Amino acid sequence: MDQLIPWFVSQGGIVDTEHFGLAEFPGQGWGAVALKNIPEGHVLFSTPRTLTLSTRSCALLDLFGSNSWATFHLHEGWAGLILCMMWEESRVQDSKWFQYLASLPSQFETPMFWSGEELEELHGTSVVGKIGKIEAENDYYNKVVPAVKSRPDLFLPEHLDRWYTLERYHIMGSRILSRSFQVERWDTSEDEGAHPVGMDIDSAQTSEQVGGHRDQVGEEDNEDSDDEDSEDAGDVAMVPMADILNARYGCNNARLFYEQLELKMVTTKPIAAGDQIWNTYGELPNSELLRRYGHVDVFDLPGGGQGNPGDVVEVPANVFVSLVLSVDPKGVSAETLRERIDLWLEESGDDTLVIEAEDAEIPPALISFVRLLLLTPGDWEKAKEKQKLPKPKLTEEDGLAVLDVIKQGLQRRLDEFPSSIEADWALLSKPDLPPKNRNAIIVRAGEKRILLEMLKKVGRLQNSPATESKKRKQAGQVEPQAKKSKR
Ligand SMILES: C[S@@+](CC[C@H](N)C(=O)[O-])C[C@H]1O[C@@H](n2cnc3c(N)ncnc32)[C@H](O)[C@@H]1O
Repeated sequence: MDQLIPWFVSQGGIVDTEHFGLAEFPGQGWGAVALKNIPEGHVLFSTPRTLTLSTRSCALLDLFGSNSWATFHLHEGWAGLILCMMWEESRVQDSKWFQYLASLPSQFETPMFWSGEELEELHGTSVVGKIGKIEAENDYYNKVVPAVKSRPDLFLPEHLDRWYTLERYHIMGSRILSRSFQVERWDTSEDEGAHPVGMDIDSAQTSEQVGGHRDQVGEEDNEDSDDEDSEDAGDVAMVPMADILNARYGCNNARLFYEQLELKMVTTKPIAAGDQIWNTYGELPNSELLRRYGHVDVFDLPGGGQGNPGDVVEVPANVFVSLVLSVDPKGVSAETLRERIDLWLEESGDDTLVIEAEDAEIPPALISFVRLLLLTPGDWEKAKEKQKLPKPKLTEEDGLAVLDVIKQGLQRRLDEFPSSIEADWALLSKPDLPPKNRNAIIVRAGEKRILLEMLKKVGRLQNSPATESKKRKQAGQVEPQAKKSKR
């Protein structure tokens, strides 16, 4: 790591070494530290665009030829950038990025590298379906290996077992997943001179983390192929020095600003000498932090207990669909449900309902979706004609039924976890838990907590005086009259 700043400066990078330093932080690896008090708006370092490593800046694409590049599908997802990184690494000192690549980690705590037994601890969480190991391996065998074999002049046969192995492929993929940024081409049409387009790291790393930084959707994220298709793989870039910053929920005090020729890390708050300089990875839930970065954030929460305020739980829309089918097989046919789901996907585009830790109410999308599933045939015909989803409102007519389906759906989702939240808390109180195990338990307990909280909210609504009165009306009971006071 000693070599990183000298190498960076030798390649045209600028670092304010009076204020900005590198340090090791227990449990976080390397990070950035303020060497002196730093005011807000201070430029800590600037990385020339030419020093970012992407399929645009690496010479390999030109040498390989862009037509052949596309023939091997290297222009889609991360396979192309991974191949560039492998190739640059194989060039050792001849590569402009040699010192940089040597400074990057080769071991990761992410579930991609966990054993089957370790992964079992994540059962029920949304992490499991998103690891993308098989998709990554398919890309390696179907894109990278044939491309490498087609050009022995570029990928020397004696290098294959060292620099182009599946293991190196996963390492490069994980480096991209945990460190890359979304660096779009500079749009000269909007360039009015001195105004940079400021983008967070969170907006940087692709769409999930939106805009510029982390949320990569590529080899390792192949579950989201729509996003991958709509992205320009050339925008994904490794940004030396910017990727040394750690992140913690709510702590960010610096941010990357994009300019025509360089990317600048600028403080967004005053930072005291000795404090860590934090970027943001987009205030992600622990499930995503673990999947991409291999760590979790845990805080004391305002309502009691511990967790990450950015946590979410994902409930596949199918949970509610199968529930409606099983509860009322005669009322709604599978065929009309399919039509309703098509309308939902067209209008909202989401096959997963997301509940956030901080949701005080039932998420509007969840109400609208369940109402759609429960529409009477007549109301469904009208909705279909207008191509309109039901309003996210619990009404006199369908409120009770909607609450009931939501409650059962959330309970089904909760039942996917093999153990209770109380069992998780008991495990977490043990001091000697292995870190991966602890992180998995924190993720699953966070998801269970959100489901339990939402179930309580639904229960309260079902038992509210207004709902009780509706239940009586629906059961045909006479509403008790308010007594008139006698004088
Ligand atoms: C962008 S890199 C930051 C530099 C990294 N710490 C290093 O030593 O190279 C992201 C990685 O830093 C670590 N990291 C970042 N923020 C962290 C945090 N709040 N807690 C623990 N580890 C963290 C994780 O290993 C993550 O994958």
